[in-house]
Amino acid sequence: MARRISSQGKVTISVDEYSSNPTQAFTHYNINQSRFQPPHVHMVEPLPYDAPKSVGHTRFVCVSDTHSRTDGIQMPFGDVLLHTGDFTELGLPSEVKKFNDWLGGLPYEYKVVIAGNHELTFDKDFMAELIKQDYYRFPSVSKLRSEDFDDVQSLLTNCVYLQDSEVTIKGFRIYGAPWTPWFNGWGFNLPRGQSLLDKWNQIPEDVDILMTHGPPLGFRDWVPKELQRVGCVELLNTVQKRVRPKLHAYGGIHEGYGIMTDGYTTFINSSTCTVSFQPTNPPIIFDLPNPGNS
Ligand SMILES: Nc1nc2c(ncn2[C@@H]2O[C@H](COP(=O)(O)O)[C@@H](O)[C@H]2O)c(=O)[nH]1
Ligand SMILES: [Mn+2]
Ligand SMILES: [Mn+2]
Repeated sequence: MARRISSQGKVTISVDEYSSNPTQAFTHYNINQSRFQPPHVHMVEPLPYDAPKSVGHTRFVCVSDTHSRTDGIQMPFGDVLLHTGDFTELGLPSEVKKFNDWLGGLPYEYKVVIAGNHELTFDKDFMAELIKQDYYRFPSVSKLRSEDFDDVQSLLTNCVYLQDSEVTIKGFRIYGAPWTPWFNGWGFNLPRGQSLLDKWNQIPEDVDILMTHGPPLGFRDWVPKELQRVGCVELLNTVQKRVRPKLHAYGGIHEGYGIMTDGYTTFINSSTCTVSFQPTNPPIIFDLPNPGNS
């Protein structure tokens, strides 16, 4: 049982019995609960860019995984930009500056950004380990002096940067976290199970919008070349059973670009880059009614 309700009515998520094998988890929950198919789950067509925005709504523009390839991206009208990580290849300060300049030229009232596994310099523990190693997997990153990247976040002057933290914008509580299940030893990688659940447990109950780098299990997390589901089971249980945001925005699995809903939360994988790192998937827009309809 992945969910428990305490005497104070608080929901506690525990590690799922299928946590370490998301493909098996998907099959099990689909066969036994139809959890990932209609009527519980539906695909959603993206809103056309020329759709009028209703009065009392905020338009969010979701992008992800731009990987230092922002030059040709056509950005639509909107109020708040959400970028869910992998804005660089390696987190080099030069790349972060270029990304920040791009953000500076965009017309949105607010821009909110989280890191992904490619933002190596943003992960202090990763960098501490990398520096200790006597072989260099990422030569251009290993060459950096610590004073070049210690304060790399401060290069992001044109956005709000979230890392296990939240911001309230236009009345929406937005929480962001960069962690993804361990895969090839990149930044912000953690083992599936309790380590990731500890991070998800930091997400407050009342957030309206959750930004993570990677997907939850079953929602745009399919990797065709490996015939595998790779989304995080604990993230799914946290989103559906405890936090229940109106919007869960992420990227991470480039092949999973698209939108789904479980009837309450809309799940948007807005990976701009395709699996071959071509920045051709368009930004996805999404309108939400303003909290309290303010
Ligand atoms: N089997 C898995 N494949 C993964 C995972 N995370 C990412 N990927 C694959 O790599 C690309 C690019 O990801 P990036 O982080 O390097 O930009 C992604 O689209 C997948 O094909 C994973 O956890 N398992
Ligand atoms: Mn990516
Ligand atoms: Mn990634």
